[in-house]
Amino acid sequence: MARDRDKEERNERAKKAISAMKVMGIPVQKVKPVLKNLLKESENSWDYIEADNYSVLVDALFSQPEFPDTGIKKRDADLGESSEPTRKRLKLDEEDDASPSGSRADVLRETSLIHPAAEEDASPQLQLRRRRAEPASESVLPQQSFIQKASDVVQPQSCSGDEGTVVSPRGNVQEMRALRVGPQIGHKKELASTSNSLVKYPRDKGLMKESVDILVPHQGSKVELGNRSSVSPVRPKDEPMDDYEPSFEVPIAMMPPAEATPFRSKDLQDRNMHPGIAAGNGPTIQINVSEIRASECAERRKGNGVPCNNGTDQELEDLKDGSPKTFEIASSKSGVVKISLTCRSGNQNFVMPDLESLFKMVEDRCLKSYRILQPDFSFMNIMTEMCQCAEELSSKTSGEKENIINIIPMVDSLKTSGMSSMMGGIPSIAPNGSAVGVPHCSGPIVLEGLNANGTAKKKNDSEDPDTSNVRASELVVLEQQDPQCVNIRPLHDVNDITKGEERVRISVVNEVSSERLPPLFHYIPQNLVYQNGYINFSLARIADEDCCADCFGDCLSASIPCACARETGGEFAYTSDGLVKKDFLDQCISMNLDPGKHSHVYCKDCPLERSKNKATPRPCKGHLVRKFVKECWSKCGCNKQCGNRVVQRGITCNLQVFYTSEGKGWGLRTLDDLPRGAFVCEYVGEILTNMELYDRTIQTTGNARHTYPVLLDADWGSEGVLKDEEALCLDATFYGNVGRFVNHRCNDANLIEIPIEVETADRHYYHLAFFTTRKVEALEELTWDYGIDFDDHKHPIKAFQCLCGSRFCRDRKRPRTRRRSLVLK
Ligand SMILES: C[S@@+](CC[C@H](N)C(=O)[O-])C[C@H]1O[C@@H](n2cnc3c(N)ncnc32)[C@H](O)[C@@H]1O
Repeated sequence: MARDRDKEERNERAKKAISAMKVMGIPVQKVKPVLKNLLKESENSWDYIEADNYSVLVDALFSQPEFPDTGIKKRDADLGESSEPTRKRLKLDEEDDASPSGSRADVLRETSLIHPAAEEDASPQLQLRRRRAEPASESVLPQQSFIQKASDVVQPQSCSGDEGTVVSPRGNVQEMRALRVGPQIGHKKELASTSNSLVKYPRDKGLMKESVDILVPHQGSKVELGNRSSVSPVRPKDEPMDDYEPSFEVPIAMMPPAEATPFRSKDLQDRNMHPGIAAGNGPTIQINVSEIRASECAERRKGNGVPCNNGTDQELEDLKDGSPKTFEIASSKSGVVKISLTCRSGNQNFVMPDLESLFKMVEDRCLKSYRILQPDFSFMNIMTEMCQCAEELSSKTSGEKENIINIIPMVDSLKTSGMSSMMGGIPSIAPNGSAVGVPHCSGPIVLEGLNANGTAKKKNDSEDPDTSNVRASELVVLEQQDPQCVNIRPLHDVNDITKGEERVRISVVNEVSSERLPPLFHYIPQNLVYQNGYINFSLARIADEDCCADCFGDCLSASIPCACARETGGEFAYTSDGLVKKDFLDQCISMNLDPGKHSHVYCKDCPLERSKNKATPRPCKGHLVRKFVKECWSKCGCNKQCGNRVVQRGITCNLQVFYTSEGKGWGLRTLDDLPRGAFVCEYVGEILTNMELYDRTIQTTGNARHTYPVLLDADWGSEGVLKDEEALCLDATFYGNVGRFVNHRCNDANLIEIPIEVETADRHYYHLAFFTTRKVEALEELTWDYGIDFDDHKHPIKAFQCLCGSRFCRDRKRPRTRRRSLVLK
């Protein structure tokens, strides 16, 4: 019995030693004989072998002929030198501005646009550029100072699981830049990059591999990033050696990646699953191997349909077990998490870009491809979230269970994982319009290699016998919390979908179906510039004749209308009750119903036509000269309660988002009786340029329910040639206000959109405000005529089948009666 126990213990220790070496990239077959030898020499002194994280073993391995001395640091040296960067600081260079990336398609099809009234103005909020357009380091990363506790530093060995990806330095090396992030405890230190911080990678059989190591502290869940650039390394101050205590843990567990089971996002969406959970076969996680070859991704971006998320590259010669690993996380008990990312490129001349550019590019891709729209989105936020998740999970998980997890992410997993909610909570919109990808909390999650009860599966005969023992012991059962579930956040507040952004609460109800909440979007009460749209709100641009600096109190009560009424023919558009005056409203309605009867302007070079066909744009079809309202604003002397400040005061009536019974999805209704001409809400969204809209449109698939972008074409015709950044539209799909719930009704809608200037009289940009076209009773649905031409079958976004119920509905198999026969109730 005792002998059995001894043997068992020996085996266990051997497995651990092998695992530890494997983490360093030393294959098991190289470890075994050396280990055996050492045991023999030391008379089975395991303590001796295990001391100092197997330093004796590492030394012995590196003394082998297969590890010629090419400047390789041995283990001891590693601790002293390779690990040095972890105790030093990288001084961050200034980050570059994000450069707008990606190719622009030449063609923008106008048909996706709703043409509302026109005029421009601008609010200060509009100048808030998205986080991505700003230097990434500014707000997120306190790169100049690095806080680190030496004892929490993970040793610098890169944890490549690839047997061929030996992290220990060998000849013919490629430099690896290391990001060092220290935990927020202990000493404040700077982190510097020196040549010592560069861990060497081998060039291997024509395939270059480079790794980026990121030490992510989750003490305080704060990520601090070391040098994101390999340029201008700053020599670090040396830390006292006694301050350094290697804390890299011997892996207790390691999850081998599953066979590649490529899921495509569509499959996942169809199944309403997140990647990694296999469909139909019980709760088995298929950790998808995601070998992404740069060339494949490039192809994919070119649009040839090659998904870059399933590129399991079985041809990689160095992948002995057919389970390439690209992304690994190792943690120490002291709370340091180390992430190692291995890239493979078929490009012989591959050179690792500087991390700053890399992160920027990843951010840009995420923002574009996954529609991450959180203004402060940054790649480092993902890392921070990772830290927080690790911390949360760690407190719930037995510390003994897992020290190393190999994670093989799929690119698309960002879309549907809890991570996506962190990154902006962008839902995937299924063809039926419902939000998918909301993380599920499933039952017990069993990793591949385990049976449902958590015992190890019988191994496949074909598996590498050398690693079989290790593998069986490495498998780990995750506890019931799916990491994805940790990130679940409520999509909307049913009591107030505005989340307090408006003066009134706007509740959400569904008395019709089981769909409890509308698909996720970000509630914003004011338009925000997406990226390139040019909005200039400077006070200097408001001319004296465009404001009423001398006014006081309520402009409407003055005997002579002030300068702000000039735009509306010397009379204010609003009554003292805050309603749009009858004549003005009638004219606006008439323009919508019968645009042909009203004036148009014609561009010399129409942005719409240009975007449809850049090479040979067709002549401008003309733009309606819209009527618009100019409200008083900051440069005016009146007060906020001035009668000429209606829209800027925001929503005041009681509204409700509700589920329509006619099949139109969610809609907006009033809970109050509303008089004719009452302001209801603005149509708020992201301000996009035409080209940006096109980029989005081509990503829109199928006939998904979406909000229609609204074209702001106020002054195009009078401007001659307009730059793309001046031809703007609003898209409320991802960021918007309640206006995005207003459904369409042909011709006799009870709302009309009126362009409102607030911040500026420059008409490329303006607010689009909904006013009632007639008296509306409480609980009536609020509708708006999108102006869709249902006969336009070439529209890139297939028009929905109109269920407006109007007797003037244009979506009928009959001759067009577009906007001709309106009879307002
Ligand atoms: C701006 S959104 C309105 C809110 C949307 N109903 C929702 O559930 O989020 C526009 C989408 O609503 C639906 N919709 C709006 N008006 C409709 C109508 N008259 N008939 C059918 N569907 C309509 C269409 O799917 C359209 O793409």
